[in-house]
Amino acid sequence: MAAHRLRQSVGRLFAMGPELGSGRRAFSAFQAFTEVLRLPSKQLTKLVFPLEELHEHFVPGSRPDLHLNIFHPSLEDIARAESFFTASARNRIEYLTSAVRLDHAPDLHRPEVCFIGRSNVGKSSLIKALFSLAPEVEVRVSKKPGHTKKLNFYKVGKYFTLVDMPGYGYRAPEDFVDMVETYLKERKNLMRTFLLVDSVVGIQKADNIAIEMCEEFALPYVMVLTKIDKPSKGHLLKQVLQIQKFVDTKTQGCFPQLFPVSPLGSSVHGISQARRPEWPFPSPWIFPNHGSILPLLHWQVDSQPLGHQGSPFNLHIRIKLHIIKYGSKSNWWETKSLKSPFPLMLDYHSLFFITSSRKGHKCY
Ligand SMILES: Nc1nc2c(ncn2[C@@H]2O[C@H](COP(=O)(O)OP(=O)(O)OP(=O)(O)O)[C@@H](O)[C@H]2O)c(=O)[nH]1
Ligand SMILES: [Mg+2]
Repeated sequence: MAAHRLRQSVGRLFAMGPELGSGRRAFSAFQAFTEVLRLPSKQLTKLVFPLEELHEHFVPGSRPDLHLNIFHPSLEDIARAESFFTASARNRIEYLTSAVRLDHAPDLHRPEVCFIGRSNVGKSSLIKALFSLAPEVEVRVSKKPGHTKKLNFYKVGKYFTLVDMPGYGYRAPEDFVDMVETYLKERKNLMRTFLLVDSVVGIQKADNIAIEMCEEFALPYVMVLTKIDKPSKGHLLKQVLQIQKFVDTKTQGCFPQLFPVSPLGSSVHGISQARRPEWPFPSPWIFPNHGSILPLLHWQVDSQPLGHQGSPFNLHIRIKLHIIKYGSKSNWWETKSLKSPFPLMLDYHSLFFITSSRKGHKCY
């Protein structure tokens, strides 16, 4: 079903060329998409809509409470997002600096997103995969837990800064609390936190502490399930359901959709290696759910309204602004985007909010 929709829109995508960016940069994104679109339907759906694949295991209509797939970017959205992660002379993607304390962190004005999670959960691997179209950027990963010791800052064009963090739990650095907790609490330009959870073991004690921290600091965060190539489909489904329930019932600030990823998924290695044999990681969108996480990174820092075709997530942002306006939550979105035309749309979106958001009633 999803694969069919995807193919239908591909013609339009090819026709879009110049709108997605200039010259070779956009073209390389097209080439990459073409490769995915040539896959057999089943594999295509698995890569682009992994949650949809899990959905097939439910009796139709049996779980109306599940918010498995509210964020559903189009191919065009994915291509546009990919272009932000494609390095070129005009779009520099580079390592900036590292810091062991917040007051050593660079004073940057671009919006920032960070990746947190237990040591060894796959934070650096995910970032490395996101940067696979900028292979000159070095992101170190290791089998050994506790490898990343500092806050590592990477510039993604003029759009945002991405921050890799040391892991918590086993072999966490001694100054972890000083470093990470203070960063999460006080970093002014932090716009979104990606909290990575291992899909094999699910939410662990240490994760609970991190979740509590995100909730306490009123951070808008997103839960990402890593290593989904490892568990069996049955086990993965069980974890997704458990974690989804947790997000639905126990969190306020977590985006209601999970993002399962596997930067090392073996099923996709063939494609990426054929395209770029020297590069061991699949391109950012050639791992499962690439279609979600990339636009998510893009939209979360976008201060322009996307018009009536804005994604549900974009609406979510407007909703958060709405929350500020009514003063019922802390200053989550105290950013430039407050000055954007969003407030003009509040009426329409508050309607949307009431009718479609599970958290709507709580905020009014
Ligand atoms: N099978 C599988 N292994 C993965 C995946 N992602 C990461 N790994 C492996 O997990 C190990 C840890 O990966 P890292 O990315 O270094 O983990 P990290 O969260 O950055 O760890 P710290 O820096 O220690 O906090 C490495 O051996 C990776 O190859 C995945 O999707 N599937
Ligand atoms: Mg790391």
